[in-house]
Amino acid sequence: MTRIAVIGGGRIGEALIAGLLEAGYAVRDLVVAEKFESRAAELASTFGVLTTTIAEASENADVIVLAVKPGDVDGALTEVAKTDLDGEREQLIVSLAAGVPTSKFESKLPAGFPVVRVMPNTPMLVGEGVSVLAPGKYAKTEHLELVRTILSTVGKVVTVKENQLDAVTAVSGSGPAYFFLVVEAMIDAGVGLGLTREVASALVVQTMVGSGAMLDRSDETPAELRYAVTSPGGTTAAAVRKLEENGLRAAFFDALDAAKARAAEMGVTAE
Ligand SMILES: NC(=O)C1=CN([C@@H]2O[C@H](COP(=O)(O)OP(=O)(O)OC[C@H]3O[C@@H](n4cnc5c(N)ncnc54)[C@H](OP(=O)(O)O)[C@@H]3O)[C@@H](O)[C@H]2O)C=CC1
Ligand SMILES: O=C(O)[C@@H]1CCC=N1
Repeated sequence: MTRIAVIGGGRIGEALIAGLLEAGYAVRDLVVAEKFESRAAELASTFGVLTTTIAEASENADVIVLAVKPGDVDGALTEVAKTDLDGEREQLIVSLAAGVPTSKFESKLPAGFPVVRVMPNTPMLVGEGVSVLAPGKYAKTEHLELVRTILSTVGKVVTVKENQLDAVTAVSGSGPAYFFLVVEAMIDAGVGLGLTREVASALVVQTMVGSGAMLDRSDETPAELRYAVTSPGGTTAAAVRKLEENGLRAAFFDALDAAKARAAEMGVTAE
């Protein structure tokens, strides 16, 4: 099997490890480099994965996944680049860092070294992620296919041109957080109407799960599914009117603009 080194065992690194193991990936083919010692120990005891240094992890891996914060990419990459990347083994770097361009990696790696940039999201923890791939200058079809094969075990995979990845980050990378915020708001509103928090949470969570399943399985657009809930002159129409009056759509347009701009900014400051 393809040996994968995950550099950075934070939230997204953990989601990837957990998702791969859950999908049946062999634990012996995964290795983690995490500089925070107690965190490394936690990952080793939770998942049974080997934790080691960046040098050792990179040396023996087919695919080196960088899952550190954009500001830590430079340091981590310097460590990776110290290992024998020109050796017998054909290797590939996969970056999960928001905003950081593939050119940044390519400039620090041996000439022609393949890099694939990916924007994943945390639902990959439960096999329902979406990972968006963009190849760097030297990544060939077989490299993209390898990354697609690995990430398709933890959700859907889409490929775009690299100049779209900051927009992708705003939509699906950060997307789960918007969803959780809406869930929180609906629970709070239910409690405001007199439901217990327990009942409100159960109702909102199942409403989201059911609505998500409908979106996934139906051929109808989100608007058509919404029309089916909206009886003429009824409760939904009254609620949607308030959401529109309060600028729900404009809030999302602004929010995603801000996320995209922030991704671009992080890419520059990580240079
Ligand atoms: N969280 C998410 O939903 C998503 C995150 N991403 C991207 O994933 C990357 C990681 O994000 P996230 O997991 O949230 O961040 P975290 O801070 O949770 O994780 C990063 C981890 O990497 C560790 N680390 C930093 N430098 C090194 C190093 N040199 N060697 C080994 N480990 C190191 C950090 O340790 P320490 O804390 O000690 O610094 C930390 O544990 C970011 O670039 C982000 O843009 C992409 C998509 C979604
Ligand atoms: O908030 C962030 O910067 C990262 C990138 C996408 C999701 N989390």
